[in-house]
Amino acid sequence: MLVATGLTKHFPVGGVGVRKVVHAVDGVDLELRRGSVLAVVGESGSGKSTVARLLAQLLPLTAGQVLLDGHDARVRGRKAFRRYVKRVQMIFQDPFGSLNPVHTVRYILTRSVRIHRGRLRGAELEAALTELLERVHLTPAERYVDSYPHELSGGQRQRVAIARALAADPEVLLADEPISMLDVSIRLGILNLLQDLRDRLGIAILYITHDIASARYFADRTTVLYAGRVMETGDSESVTQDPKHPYTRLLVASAPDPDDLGGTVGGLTAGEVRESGIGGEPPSLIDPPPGCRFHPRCPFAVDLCRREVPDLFDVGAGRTAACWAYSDRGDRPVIGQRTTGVRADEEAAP
Ligand SMILES: Nc1ncnc2c1ncn2[C@@H]1O[C@H](COP(=O)(O)OP(=O)(O)OP(=O)(O)O)[C@@H](O)[C@H]1O
Repeated sequence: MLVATGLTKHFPVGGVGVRKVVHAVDGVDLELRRGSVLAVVGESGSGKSTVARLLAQLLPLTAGQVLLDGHDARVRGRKAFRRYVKRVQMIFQDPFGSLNPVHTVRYILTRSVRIHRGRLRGAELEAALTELLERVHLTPAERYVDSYPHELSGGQRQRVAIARALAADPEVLLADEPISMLDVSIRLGILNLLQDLRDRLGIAILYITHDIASARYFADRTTVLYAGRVMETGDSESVTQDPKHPYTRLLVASAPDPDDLGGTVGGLTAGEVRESGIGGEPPSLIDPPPGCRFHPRCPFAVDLCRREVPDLFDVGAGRTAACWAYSDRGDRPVIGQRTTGVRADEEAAP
């Protein structure tokens, strides 16, 4: 449905005479399929929101291409943007910020209905509003339609934001951390609702999250992003149960409840991964590390990783990993064979 190739965004930064760029997203390929959820997972600053904003055409690309149904999706001008937005809708993290507090649910939904479906009035408009609220399980609709955002809970507000997006009858939903600001107890309800929209309406959904455990639960496929580059892709179950890339192992190991994800991560328990010195911080994106961007944090990195950018290697079952360990190079690293982060007590051991 929506395919991105070589998605790249560099933000110019710095003052007068200082030419620097933040390499926020570099050569990312993604594919959103009809009736399917793709999770893009990564730590803060990995470029997830930038990917969503590029796909929503809220930002111009530095390089790369976005295809919607096989056609170049780049829009020029307001009309083309509006046509694109009708098909590709975005849901934001913060339902408090994305709904104007001075307007009622009726006003918010009516505006979206009129923009995307024409000037419905009277009973026809009322029926459309009721149907939208029912679709997001805000029932009976008359209890919610005249409320202001502040009269609703966070979960209810996010449902209104989803209803507003659905008023466009979109084919693609770009959901940027749609549950991270919500109470833990209501998160599942929102994910179930999105899953229901995927199944009933066949919508393609991009699910941006820093929580790899929720990607496993919710997404059909998962792409792991680190420092603006794809590290690993595959079906969510395998990526989370049997991560191939050392970075994905770190993410899984630091998930709130790694035991839910299978107990061990590539043969290491969560505690062992944490102790192995794999922690640390993401790199500067103004001056990103050469070679694999993860190499400064990777306990298995060798010279090759510091020098050359790895391709996304095929690791079987429709999965890929951007790690030299999966290449046939003679100087490749070996996962499990630590080259850094060896603890002093181990060195002292006989
Ligand atoms: N307008 C901008 N100008 C300069 N740098 C930017 C801009 N927008 C984002 N960045 C930088 O690009 C990088 C990626 O940011 P992005 O918001 O996409 O990451 P993220 O993974 O969504 O993080 P978070 O989960 O914290 O939102 C960060 O280093 C960020 O500081």
